Amino acid sequence: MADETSSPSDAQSSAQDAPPSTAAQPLGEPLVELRDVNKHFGDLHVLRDINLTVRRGEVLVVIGPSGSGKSTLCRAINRLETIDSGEILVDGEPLPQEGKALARLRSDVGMVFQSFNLFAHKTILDNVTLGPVKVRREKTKDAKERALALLDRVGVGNQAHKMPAQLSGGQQQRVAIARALAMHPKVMLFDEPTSALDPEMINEVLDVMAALAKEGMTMIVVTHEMGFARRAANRVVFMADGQIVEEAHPEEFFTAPKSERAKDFLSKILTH
Ligand SMILES: Nc1ncnc2c1ncn2[C@@H]1O[C@H](COP(=O)(O)OP(=O)(O)OP(=O)(O)O)[C@@H](O)[C@H]1O
Repeated sequence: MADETSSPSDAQSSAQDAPPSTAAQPLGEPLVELRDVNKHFGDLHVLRDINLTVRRGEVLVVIGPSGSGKSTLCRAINRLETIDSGEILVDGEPLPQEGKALARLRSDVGMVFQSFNLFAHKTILDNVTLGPVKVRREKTKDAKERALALLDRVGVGNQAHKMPAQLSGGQQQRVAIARALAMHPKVMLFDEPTSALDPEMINEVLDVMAALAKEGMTMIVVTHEMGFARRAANRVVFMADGQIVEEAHPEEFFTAPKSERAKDFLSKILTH
């Protein structure tokens, strides 16, 4: 399906080559809200007074130099990291601390990591059905049907009975996306989902993500793929040293960045 709905892309192309953003409009009410969020790792202040609201249907791309706190921001929204102060709300509710409420949050906030994180000893189909059956208490038959439909949707329906190691990195990452979608998430977090992939597999994953964006999925995407940001994002957030330095529509950000930090960052990555 991704192949039918998304425009062709070239992940290696610079942002200037990409068509303008096609993300769904208009945006809904706030779905993820961060208020004055701070986080330290020892003496390192990794998130500094972060204030950010992501609306339903919005595709937010987070970019910035290595170590600027992008992953930590993403992980804090899924409560894979705790925060020291401030508040994070998902759909109006503060993040739960533990137990069933935390499991429910993790279904509401789907996460796709750089390293796929599939269960190595389970088939592709089991990888996608396990969460819905164990956490959401869906009937196995229903969960399997939906899993097969999702695997089809990300272009790996014919791989359902294989083991993860039999699939390419790009295929495994698409399975990871299907697995997160199987939990009926309200928002999807992507933490550098293509960074571990061979170059020829990057586009197949970005195309699935762009198709999701077009369908109106709320997404927060940490990525170095500027072409994706340009074509799929409603908004780009640029982070440096744990702070949001600049945020803008991708068109504006890539053509006329305001801060020196962003100009410097873009000049380095867009010339590669
Ligand atoms: N668990 C941890 N313990 C200690 N320091 C950490 C931990 N996780 C991250 N850091 C440090 O926090 C800072 C921010 O890391 P983070 O991974 O959020 O940055 P990033 O912007 O995602 O970087 P990259 O683009 O390289 O992935 C870095 O200096 C990192 O070394």
